Amino acid sequence: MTEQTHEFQAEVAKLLDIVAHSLYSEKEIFLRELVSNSSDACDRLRYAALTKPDLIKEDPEFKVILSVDQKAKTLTITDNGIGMTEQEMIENLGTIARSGTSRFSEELTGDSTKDINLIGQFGVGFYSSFMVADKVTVVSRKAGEKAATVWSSNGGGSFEIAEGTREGRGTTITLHMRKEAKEFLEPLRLRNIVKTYADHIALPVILKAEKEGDEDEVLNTASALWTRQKSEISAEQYTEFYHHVGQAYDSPWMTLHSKVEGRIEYTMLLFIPEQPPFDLFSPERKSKLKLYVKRVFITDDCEELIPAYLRFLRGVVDSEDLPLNVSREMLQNNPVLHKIRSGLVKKVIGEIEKKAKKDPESFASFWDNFGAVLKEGIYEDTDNGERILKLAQFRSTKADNRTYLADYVERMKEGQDAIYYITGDDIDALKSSPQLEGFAAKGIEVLLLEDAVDNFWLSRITEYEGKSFKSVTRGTAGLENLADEKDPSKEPETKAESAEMDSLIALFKQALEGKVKDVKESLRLTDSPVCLVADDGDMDIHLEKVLKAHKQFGGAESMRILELNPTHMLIKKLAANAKTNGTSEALEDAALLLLDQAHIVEGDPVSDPVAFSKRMADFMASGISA
Ligand SMILES: Nc1ncnc2c1ncn2[C@@H]1O[C@H](COP(=O)(O)OP(=O)(O)OP(=O)(O)O)[C@@H](O)[C@H]1O
Repeated sequence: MTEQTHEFQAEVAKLLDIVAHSLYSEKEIFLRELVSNSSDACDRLRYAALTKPDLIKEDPEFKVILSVDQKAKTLTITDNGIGMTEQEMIENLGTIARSGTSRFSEELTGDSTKDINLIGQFGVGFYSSFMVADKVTVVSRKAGEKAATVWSSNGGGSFEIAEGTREGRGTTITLHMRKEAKEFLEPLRLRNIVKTYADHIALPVILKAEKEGDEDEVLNTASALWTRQKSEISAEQYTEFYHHVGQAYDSPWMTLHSKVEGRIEYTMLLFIPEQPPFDLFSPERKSKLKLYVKRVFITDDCEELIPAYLRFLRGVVDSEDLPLNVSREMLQNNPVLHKIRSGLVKKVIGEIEKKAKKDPESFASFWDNFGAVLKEGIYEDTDNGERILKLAQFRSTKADNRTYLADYVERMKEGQDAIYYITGDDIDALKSSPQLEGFAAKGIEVLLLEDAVDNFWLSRITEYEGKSFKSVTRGTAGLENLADEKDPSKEPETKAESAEMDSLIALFKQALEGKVKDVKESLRLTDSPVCLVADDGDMDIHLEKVLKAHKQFGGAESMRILELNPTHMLIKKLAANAKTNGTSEALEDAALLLLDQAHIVEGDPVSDPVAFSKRMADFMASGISA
């Protein structure tokens, strides 16, 4: 094979440009990234060798070797991990393989300060080499294969691929250091960087002696961090490990390191991030927790290890009881794993509960980030759902900050026997929903539930501490049993006479036949003329919308009830007119217009915008005398 030139994927070219020209601070992280990749490559081969021991027979000790050539001004990082085939090199070192690539690309602004921040969130991985090197050569040979491939690039728009030779499996990365990065050729500097960023790596990182006859030096502790005593691990070491294992760049919000002994033995070192990962809400709901068996990495894609609603956790679980030759398939329905999972969930929820008590402010920021995910557990986890519900904080019409249900219940008014809520996806729209007016008038607090997931848990959980949940947009809402809060400065509203309202309702029903389920006098409106509500047995308005948006709604659309506010000036006039004159085109138009208005307030599109505009214009014209 002769040398071939390949173009970098567009995102990579942009990234490299920023990496090479703007990323001035913290250049040293390039070594963390490369050693981390080497460690991952060794982990992957160790796993593959469980079923194919021949792969590592000739060279069973995994290691990373750093060597410096002062004359050539190169730093070389060599590992005996799994290696890459030619095709894998083209894919892995020419594209950004991670799932957020398209988002990454969309969010690059061209403004270097902003872009550096963004890169901080995504990580630069291998490409960080170009922060310190103006030429990078990678020679790799996949375990079990003879051929080796050379990849090289100067960080411009392209890279070269050629055939190469390599003794044994693994990957060797040679960095031709830029002049201003020559500090990274000094042993002292390298020693410090490895100690800071790679001490927790479970395999030795060795600095090759420069002079013949001198001893090579192991730079790190080289034992898996989670196997060490808590007292021997510093906060910085935990954070570094979190960066490595979680592919994250923030600090952990919570670190949970615990060894479980007894009939089943396992160690977990878990982290809850401070910042939400960018793919938190991607539909796969995948967890990234790493499963190890007796220090051997097995997988980071194990659905059985943690429930999806804890997918924001990062870290490792290392089991003593699973067989080493466990295949990923065997992990399904595995009783040991099942016990680990249930222990882990209880521990994590327990720790979050403690933190919520001890540091409410910090808990509030956690809830901001992950509450919407954790709430999935309320309906998915029959064992722990109730505990999560107790931890849950919601916005409400009364509390400035989010409120616990327990506090809501404490504030409930005399005679109030339900927990009222309204669901939607925009908090401002929720706050101004007409359906809340009657509740405000009676001083009743309503929870404003803004996450799609709220609709789902509410379809399964019907009460909290004996108080049922009640949607303010469905049924009668029970307002008739609750007294108004009297405002002495306000005259009581006059209502349309009931005979007039009866006539108006009868006319509206006729005009809106087939468009609404019913027309009723409203108890819940004080300011708006009309609103839509769902009938008692029907699906809540917002839930139906959410299901439709997720294409999970197959049934016929439920028809809604149109409620009329008998104290509103317009309704009073229409009612008087209906009683005196009976049906008329103007009243029919009013009915249709008011229905459209009610839909608009719900955020629905107007079903026939042309007819709507025409009616609106006619109506306005008739109201204005020349
Ligand atoms: N030393 C290595 N041995 C084998 N494969 C490697 C090595 N270094 C990189 N790779 C491959 O190249 C891919 C891309 O590496 P890169 O560092 O850019 O991203 P990453 O490791 O997937 O993510 P991140 O670095 O952000 O944690 C890796 O996922 C891996 O498949």
